[in-house]
Amino acid sequence: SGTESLLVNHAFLEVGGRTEKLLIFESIVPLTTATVLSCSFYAKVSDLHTEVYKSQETAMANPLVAFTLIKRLHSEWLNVVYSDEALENTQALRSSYEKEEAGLPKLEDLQGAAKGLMRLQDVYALQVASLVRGHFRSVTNGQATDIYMPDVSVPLSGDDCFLVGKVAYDQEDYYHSVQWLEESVRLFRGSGGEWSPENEGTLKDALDHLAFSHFKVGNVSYALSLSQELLHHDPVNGRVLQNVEKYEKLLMERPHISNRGGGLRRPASKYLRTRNTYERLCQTQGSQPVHFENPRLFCDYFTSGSPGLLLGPVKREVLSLQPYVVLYHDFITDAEAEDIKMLAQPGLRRSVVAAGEKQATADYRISKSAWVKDSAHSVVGKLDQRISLLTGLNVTHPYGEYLQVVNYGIGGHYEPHFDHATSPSSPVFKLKTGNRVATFMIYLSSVEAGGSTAFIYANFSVPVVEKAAIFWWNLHRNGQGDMDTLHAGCPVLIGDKWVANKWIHEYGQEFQHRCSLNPEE
Ligand SMILES: O=C(O)CCC(=O)C(=O)O
Ligand SMILES: [Fe+2]
Repeated sequence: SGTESLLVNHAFLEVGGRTEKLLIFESIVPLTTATVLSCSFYAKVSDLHTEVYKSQETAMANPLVAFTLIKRLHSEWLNVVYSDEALENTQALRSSYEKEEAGLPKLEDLQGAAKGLMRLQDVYALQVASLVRGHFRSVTNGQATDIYMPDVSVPLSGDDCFLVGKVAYDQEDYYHSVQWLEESVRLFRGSGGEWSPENEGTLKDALDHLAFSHFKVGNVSYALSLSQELLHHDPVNGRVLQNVEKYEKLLMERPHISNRGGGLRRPASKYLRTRNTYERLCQTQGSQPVHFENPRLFCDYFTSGSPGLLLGPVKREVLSLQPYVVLYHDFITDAEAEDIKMLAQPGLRRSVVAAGEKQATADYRISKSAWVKDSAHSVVGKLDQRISLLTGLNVTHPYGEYLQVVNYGIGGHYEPHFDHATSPSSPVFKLKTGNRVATFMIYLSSVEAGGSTAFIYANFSVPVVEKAAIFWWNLHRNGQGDMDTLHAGCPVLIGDKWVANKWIHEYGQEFQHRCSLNPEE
């Protein structure tokens, strides 16, 4: 027993000696996964030892404790660090990763997903505290409602919230960073500040970013208390020490500054003028009273007087008169919709919008899309014929564009826009068949929540109706754009939304759609 306690004491001295080194090492932290892994393992080992050390008398009296401690120090640690398996595992892990790497999400995707979550938070007025617990609870005028009940709630971790908060923080969007980092700090605190190698951030990082975010939104006293908490974990951090000094001075000089502004403000956007209407229309998912109030809106079985539709009339629902918007139910069959999605799949790319004479990606349109030509499959031509039958318009290329198939993932959206060109240099005119006189859009899928099509100035939205198609005129009969057609695809909250656009141009319709000089028509 004499040898045993000697060994143990010796070990304590050693560990005690290295603990200090560890502190220094930790403050210049993670460079590679390897250093990170060994570093965290070392922290774990030394923590265990300090615990035993503190209760040395009782612990050492227990032979089992003494034995396991010696074992841990003599062989377990060694095994973790030097075993063949450790090496093999790391190598296997690494080579599998390298094989998959090209197909894995990129940083842009991760940041995009974080922005998508914040978009859903905003548009559907979701409470961040509920969202991170896996609930989709919206709060409007102090009233909380579950807008969707998932089968299983998937809560987010402190590190998940840290990442979202950090994306906001890097964009200097402190409205969102405060809310997400608040949750991150809460969760990190709850897990005892324990850090694992797969994590991006730590409690310290979250406190650091949250403190600064609070300072930026004018909450100096909270910034101060968070910085003090951070110093507790990282007492020699010069930058934080300086900040604390700065916050204290600010509060002393101007005590009223402690919580300036009173409440967070959402960052302004280019679409501020229409934002409120847009979000209200998205939230109400097509349940506006417009249908019940206007007796001129009706449903019927529509044949357009054409023999082709006489035997199988289409269920038509007139949604709006100005602008004229109609919905055709059961326009496409399940099988046809599947075919169209399959044809589009290989060509799907991040969607673009008109940017001057060119086309470019933009945050206000997040989806993937592909052009599908009639020659790709007979089903495409069949749809063209059906569109032609219903609208009476010539949709063959170049009087109609190829079919544009669009896929929206979670948070995917298309903010308020016009389908017709609003500038003479628009790429829409490249076909040399004039502007887009009408839009025919087919809903190829259903959506579990969100994803409505909202008509902003006309003040109504249409929920996704699987297999239905929606039609509207974009231009007045005099060729001018109809401003009332400003519309949007609301963010998808739950589900996978697919639509197909057929844009029909002015030329080629001369005998089907008469002109008029009346700007009202
Ligand atoms: O997805 C929607 O509901 C609308 C799509 C749209 O407006 C477009 O693709 O131009
Ligand atoms: Fe559109």
